[in-house]
Order: sequence, then structure tokens, then C-alpha cells
Amino acid sequence: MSVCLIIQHNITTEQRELQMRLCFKLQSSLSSSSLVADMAMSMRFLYPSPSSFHHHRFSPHTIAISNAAASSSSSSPQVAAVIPTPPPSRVGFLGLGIMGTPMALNLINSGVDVTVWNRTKSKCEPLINLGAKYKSSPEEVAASCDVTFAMLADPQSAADVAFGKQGAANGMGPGKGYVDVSTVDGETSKLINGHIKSTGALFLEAPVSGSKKPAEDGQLIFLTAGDKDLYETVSPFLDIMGKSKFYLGDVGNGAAMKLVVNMIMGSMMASFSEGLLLSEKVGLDPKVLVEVVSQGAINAPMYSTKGPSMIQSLYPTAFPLKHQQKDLRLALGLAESVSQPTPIAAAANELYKVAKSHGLSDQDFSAVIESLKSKFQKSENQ
Ligand SMILES: NC(=O)C1=CN([C@@H]2O[C@H](COP(=O)(O)OP(=O)(O)OC[C@H]3O[C@@H](n4cnc5c(N)ncnc54)[C@H](OP(=O)(O)O)[C@@H]3O)[C@@H](O)[C@H]2O)C=CC1
Ligand SMILES: O=CC(=O)O
Repeated sequence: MSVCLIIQHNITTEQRELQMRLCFKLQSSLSSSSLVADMAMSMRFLYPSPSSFHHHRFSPHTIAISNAAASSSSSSPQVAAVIPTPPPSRVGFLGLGIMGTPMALNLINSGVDVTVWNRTKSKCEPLINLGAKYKSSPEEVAASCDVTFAMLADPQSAADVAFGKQGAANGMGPGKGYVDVSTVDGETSKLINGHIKSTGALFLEAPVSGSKKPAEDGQLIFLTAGDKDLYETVSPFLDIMGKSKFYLGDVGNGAAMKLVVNMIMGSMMASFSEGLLLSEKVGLDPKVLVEVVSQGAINAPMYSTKGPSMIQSLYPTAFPLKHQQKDLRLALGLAESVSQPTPIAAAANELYKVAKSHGLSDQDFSAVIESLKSKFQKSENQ
């Protein structure tokens, strides 16, 4: 029997103990048919449950134990053991807005070594006070970190931060990774991918579904595409910030999935707004409408969370209206590129544009209801 044992060196004390235990097992159990099962048990001993990952500074990255006998030219079996590779230890985070701040905070609270940057420096202070490091440009963050996440407003800012002057690409290189979690169009994402890859680094697009509260609760849904190796590497971090993750293949697919989801969401909110106003006008109580909707097949969490404040004309910002309109605009561009008719999304987009023109850009996207109220309709028709 021949044995291949791959030992990783840059690891925690706990993982070092695991290595030693596995070496001992290999020495003492080479003839044992239960070797693979024993090794798997050792892994479980060290990481008893997925939630225990969060209490470790590092999570197990790769656990692969295989009997390579089938591929061996020798008649005797060969055992290959790949010891857990720790995920990258230094994580950068660029963009500390409504979403970036709680996402970075969850990483810090899980013991990850986080370095932050934001265009408006004051937004970095709370995270610095909680232990984050600070660098004064995306380039410096990327240069000092193994992987760098970016959560920017729109295609222009995502591109500027990734490959503009003092952009992250200047600090990237082989062995590093860039994960853009902003919502942008596929073309922008491909452009960023090209700049990052030209440095020898890896790229993953990973826009998120889920708003401010899911970001705070670590319940986001990641829609990823790009380098599969980087996806595997950063999975422990995605698991800290989110509840699920999808790997969708080539760069552009994550962006497209996100735009389709938000196209649906923007239309749903516009339609819900019409329903609330119509119910009120025909003498119904819109609060009862919210209750009825919440019990039926068309229930969506956003109706019951945002409906009551919409009835009071209050729009505390979780998802800025300007970003919803940006997503509809980009989704319409995507539809145009494949000649897919999207008349409902096009109509909804017009409502968000009206709301923006009345100064509601920074309110929550539920403020789109205002554009259906008679005061705005009159001014639009003048
Ligand atoms: N809020 C939500 O519910 C969700 C948002 N998203 C998407 O996530 C992204 C971020 O959203 P959110 O956090 O809500 O947005 P915010 O508007 O709160 O934050 C935007 C971030 O982008 C930065 N930024 C804007 N323009 C530039 C620029 N030209 N150069 C450098 N930095 C810039 C801002 O910096 P500064 O602080 O200096 O202004 C800020 O850090 C968007 O793409 C959005 O569509 C996705 C899912 C949910
Ligand atoms: O992009 C917004 C969201 O809620 O998801």
C-alpha cells in the first residue's frame, strides 16, 4: 500500500492537532479497512456542527478523503488524505453602506481579520472600534488582504472601486481573490472580472438577495458565478453572512439571476402599492388588505413588513428606491439583449422614475406608492 498525506502548514493550533491525530491514525491503521471512516470521525470531532464553524477563527475549507485505488496502476490500494485548508485569514471589505456595514460586522463578530475601506471614511469608524483594520484606498486593502469583498452602489462605483485610480486591481495578484457582492449588470461584472484576472487573481461575482435585516441576521442569499476555486475558498465567509448560496457558472449568470429576482420584486411592490391605494379609495381598510394578503397564496414577507408603514406614508430605508430603479433599468437592458418582452417591469420602472423625480431616491423602495397618489399623478400630467 502507498500513502499520500498532504499536510498544510499555515493553520491553527486546533487544525495542527487534527493533522497529528491523522498522522497517528495513518501509521497505526494502514491495514485497517475502516481508515477512511476513522478519519471522517476525526473531522467531525474537531468541527462537531456547522454552527461551531462560527466559533472558530477559521472554518474547514476542504475536507476530502479518497481511496485512489481505481486510478492507481499498482494493484495495491492507495490512500490520499487532504487535510483541511484554512480559508484566507485576511479579508478586505470595500463599501460600508446599508448592506456592507452589517455584512462586514458579521465577519468581525465571527473572529475574521477584516480590513475596511469606504469612500466616506466616517462610516468605517464603528467597525474600526470593533476591531477592524483600516486602509485608505481599495488598492491598499486588496494589497494587504487575501480576499476582498466589495459592496458598492451601482455599476459605475463598482467599476471605479475595482479598477479605477487606486482601485483594488492595483493591489491584486496571484493567490488573491476579489468578490463583488454589489448588484450590477453582467457587462460590468465581466469588465471587473477581466481587470482582476489580468493580475493573476481570481474573481467571483456574488450579488445578494435579502435586505438590511437579512444582512444584519446573516440570512442573505448569495448568487455567485465565476472562479469555482474562489467560491470554495470564500464559502465559509458566505456562510457567516448568508443562509444559502448558489453557484451559477460563468461570470454574468449571478448578475442576471439577481436582476431577474429584483425585476420581479420591483413589479410586485408597484402592484401592491396600487392595491393598497385602491382598497382605501373604495372604502376598505388597507390594514385588512395586508392581513388578507398575508394569509393567502400571494403572501410575501415584504408585504407584511412594509405594508403597515406604507399605510402611514412612512418609508424607513432598507432598500433605497434609487437602487430598485437601477435594478429595473438594468433588468430591462438584459431583457432587451435577448428580445424578451417585459411590459410589466417597464411600467413599474416608470413609477420608480416618477418617485425619484420627486426626491424619494433615498427613501425605501416602498415609497414608490407615492408616485400613484393624486398629487404626483397631477403634476406628471401637467
Ligand atoms: N439595501 C438593500 O436592501 C440591498 C441592496 N443591494 C445592493 O447592494 C449594493 C449596496 O446597497 P446599499 O448598501 O443598500 O447601498 P448604500 O447606498 O447604502 O451604499 C452604497 C455604498 O457604495 C458606496 N459608493 C457609492 N458611490 C461610490 C463611488 N462613486 N465610489 C466609491 N464608493 C461609492 C457608498 O459610499 P459612501 O458611504 O461614501 O456614500 C456606500 O458605501 C447596491 O448595488 C444594491 O443594489 C442588494 C440587496 C439588498
Ligand atoms: O436587492 C434588494 C433585496 O431586497 O434583495
